[in-house]
Amino acid sequence: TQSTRPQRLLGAVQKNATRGDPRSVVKAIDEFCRHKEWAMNVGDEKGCILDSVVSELNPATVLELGTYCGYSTVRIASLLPPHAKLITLEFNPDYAKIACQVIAWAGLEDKIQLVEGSSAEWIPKMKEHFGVKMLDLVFMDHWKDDYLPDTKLLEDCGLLRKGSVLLADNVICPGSPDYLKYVRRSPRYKSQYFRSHLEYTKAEDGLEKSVFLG
Ligand SMILES: O=c1[nH]cnc2c(O)cc(-c3ccc(F)cc3)cc12
Ligand SMILES: [Mg+2]
Repeated sequence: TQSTRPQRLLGAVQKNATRGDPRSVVKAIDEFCRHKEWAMNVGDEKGCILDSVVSELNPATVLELGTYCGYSTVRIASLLPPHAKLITLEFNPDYAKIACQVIAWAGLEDKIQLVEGSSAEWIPKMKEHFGVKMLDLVFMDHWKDDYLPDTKLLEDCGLLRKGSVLLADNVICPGSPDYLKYVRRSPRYKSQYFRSHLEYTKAEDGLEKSVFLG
């Protein structure tokens, strides 16, 4: 039977990356996606912007919406301090199965909790189910139409504190205009656009960093 693209991406990791070495996992995926098959990882150019936001923030609790194959999950977790936790939500069970193995190959199972399900279902359960008090960073990379409703849900569930950072991928391509309008107009956010390119292409895309002001 035919393999899927995520399965082929996992194969590239297992073939070319060193077990327990997150940076080699990131590199193997970028090489595969640049030279073999495009895939919707945040990629290396936007990934460097992601790295700088994470390193500057030094977050204790991170929520990632949209795991896909675990590329940004591994990239973020490799930069977290010792007791920090990253919870990543993935709706697609096939993606979750691959991401779990990519995370294991990187040796980051202890820092990452991968949950299969929808953000709408799990955001309201963050406190009771994961013992999360507040989120220091939310990396939004799931589906453009869910960015705005999920942001409002995060606010309503009291998961954001003064200084919490929302970092959204793909605000230009595929684009999330309603989300951009909301965070840029709202007096409750200080928003900043980091211009870049759609992963592995020359098309414009970027990350929007929005600090919650409380
Ligand atoms: O659906 C997406 N979720 C999260 N990230 C994405 C991402 O980085 C890129 C794209 C994407 C962009 C252009 C295209 F022609 C086809 C797909 C989709 C997602
Ligand atoms: Mg993306």
